[in-house]
Amino acid sequence: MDIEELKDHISTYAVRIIEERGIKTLFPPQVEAVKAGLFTRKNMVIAIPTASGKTLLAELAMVREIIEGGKCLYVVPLRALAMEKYEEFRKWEKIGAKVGMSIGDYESRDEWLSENDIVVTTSEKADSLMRNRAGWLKDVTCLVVDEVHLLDSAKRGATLEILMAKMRKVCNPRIIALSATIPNADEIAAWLDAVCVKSDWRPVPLFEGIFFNGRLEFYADGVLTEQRKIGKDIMALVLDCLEQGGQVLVFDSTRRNAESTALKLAQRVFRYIDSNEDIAKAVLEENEGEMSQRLADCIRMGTAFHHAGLLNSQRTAVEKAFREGRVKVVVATPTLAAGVNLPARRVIIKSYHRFGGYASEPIKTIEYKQMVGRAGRPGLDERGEAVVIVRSNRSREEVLNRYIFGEVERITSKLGAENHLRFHTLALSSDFRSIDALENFFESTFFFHQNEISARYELERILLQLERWEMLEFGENSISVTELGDMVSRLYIDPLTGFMFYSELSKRDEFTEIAALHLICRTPDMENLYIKKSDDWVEEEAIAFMDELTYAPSPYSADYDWFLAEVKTAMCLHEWINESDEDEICEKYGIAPGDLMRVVETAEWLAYALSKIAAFINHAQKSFFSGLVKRIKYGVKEELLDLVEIKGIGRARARKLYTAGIRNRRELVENRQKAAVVIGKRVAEKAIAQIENDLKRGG
Ligand SMILES: Nc1ncnc2c1ncn2[C@@H]1O[C@H](COP(=O)(O)OP(=O)(O)OP(=O)(O)O)[C@@H](O)[C@H]1O
Repeated sequence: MDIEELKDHISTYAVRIIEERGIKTLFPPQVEAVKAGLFTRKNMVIAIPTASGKTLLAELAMVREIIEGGKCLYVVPLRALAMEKYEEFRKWEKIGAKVGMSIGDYESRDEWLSENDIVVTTSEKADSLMRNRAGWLKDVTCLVVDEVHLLDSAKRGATLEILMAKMRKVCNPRIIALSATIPNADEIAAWLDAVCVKSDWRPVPLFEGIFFNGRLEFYADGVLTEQRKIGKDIMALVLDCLEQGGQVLVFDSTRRNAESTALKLAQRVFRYIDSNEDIAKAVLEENEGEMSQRLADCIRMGTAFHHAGLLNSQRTAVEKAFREGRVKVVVATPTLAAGVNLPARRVIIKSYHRFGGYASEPIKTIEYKQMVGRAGRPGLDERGEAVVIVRSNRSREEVLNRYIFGEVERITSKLGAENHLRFHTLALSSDFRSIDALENFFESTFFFHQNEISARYELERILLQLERWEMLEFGENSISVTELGDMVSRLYIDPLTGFMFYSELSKRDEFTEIAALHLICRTPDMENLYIKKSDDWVEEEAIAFMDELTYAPSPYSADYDWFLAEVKTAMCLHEWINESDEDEICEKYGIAPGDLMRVVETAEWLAYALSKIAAFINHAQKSFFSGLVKRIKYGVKEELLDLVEIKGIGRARARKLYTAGIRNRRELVENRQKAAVVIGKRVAEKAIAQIENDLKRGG
């Protein structure tokens, strides 16, 4: 089907914009979707493979919606993806569509988005917008859910599910749900009263293979198509592809392995690149610690590793260099496979096992499919190749049966877990003010659709717990949310976190820094650092402040290791807010810069919630808690707060200024020359201009 044929649905202008991208005809699954009712008001579930053109289908449906005067909400799982899609959709501004994005903090309503025709957001942010009663959400007429198979995700699936169910109650939009190929797409479609479009078609044919004992074998459509000997190890597999002008994406099981594989491959890959010195310099800009040095070394020789320990700027630099062909091989950990769109001619799965909490276990088939789905760049490669490396005949059989010929797992609802239920029940109680109405709502969820059980028993238990925590009150047949409950819900924290903050603050007037940080680390919303075998020092150092903490179990209790992980994280944050050097913190705690940033971001959000609850109960130290939020954000002692909030003055420069006797904004303006000597002329001038500007605006 020619794109031209779509002009009656989306206008000639819109057709031109698509053609400008070099798209002339629709891919077969896209034709199917159009025929199945893409331009009608039908709800649709579209389950087709990676890179087969789902985004274009969503865009076509959204453009049609806008022409009809509607408003679209496009929901993605990750912030990074939201930014990617936002940039992609801005091309529609050429036909007058207003495109916006909402990914900021969880308490704001982003009312300025009411004018926008397309708003890109994450499921968590959309859910929090609902809780904060953002008025413009009622105007949404089309909801696009990208990666709807993530309903199955233990961490985020429940929020996505509640969002979809709630949107249907609030504004009943048309729903377009985009999914990877899954066996029960029909079940999701039945839940949504939607038509289902399914296809296995791929724009670039996929050859799935196994590498065992130096022999490479490929299968396509279930048939063995090729076998050859190519050498002993992963190096041979990589060079085999580079020789033919391709690029390689390797998945390794752990960060450490990913790094060492990238370093090892670099020894031969360097022959295939020109100088990458500028990229190496860019990844060292924000951080020069050991991990960053290793990354820069790899990049100079044409490889890179990609895992959650990298800073965001480093990850972006690696992705860009790979897309531009300047880095030939990227070695990534499997957790990132879902989020990053980095196609390569050959995908190599070095190990299909991953540590699953207790032991090493095989990855799920859907994860395998997501990884191999990255093989083959549309328009650049004639075929995509995915190879799993195995070390025994048994593993070879397992890969064949489980992955190459195996079927992806069914998607199941994750709403039944207690923490998800209490988190969402509190928020829902203010919308549906009786148990009957709440129960009725839960009956419209995918959880209920799949399980067909009465939600009542679970629901009543959760409601009573929330009543005990003083977040809900019951009347004859009604539920009302208390002021505390409402605040906790809007702060977007687990009610258990809210209860812990509220009860500990009510019990005592004095918190030291470490006690407050440990309280934050005790909550279920915090992701603590791991305790390793070599971490005996944590316990030894903690003895000095154990008495200050709000809780300390006996060393013989089952919770003790968990407690030590909380203490370790609190100590790490304590060093951060007392200005220890970032690289030294990373080394001491055995973490990468990206981990430190994640701990800091989560702690800042929780400290903010803590400060709000402290203000709510008029706690004696309420200003200490609000200062703590900023100290965590910037990683400084109290005395630097005035300086560090100036753009371009990080923690290191602020400390230099302070040591030189410049202790605040006023003193900075009064000591221009001295400041220029201490932090450099350009930075000082910029900072002073900013302060003067702020003063002018303020006055
Ligand atoms: N009909 C078409 N003709 C040519 N190229 C197309 C067509 N439809 C989409 N593409 C291009 O194919 C590439 C992959 O498409 P897209 O990103 O929409 O896939 P997707 O199914 O959304 O992938 P993912 O599963 O990663 O989200 C994009 O570069 C897109 O511009």
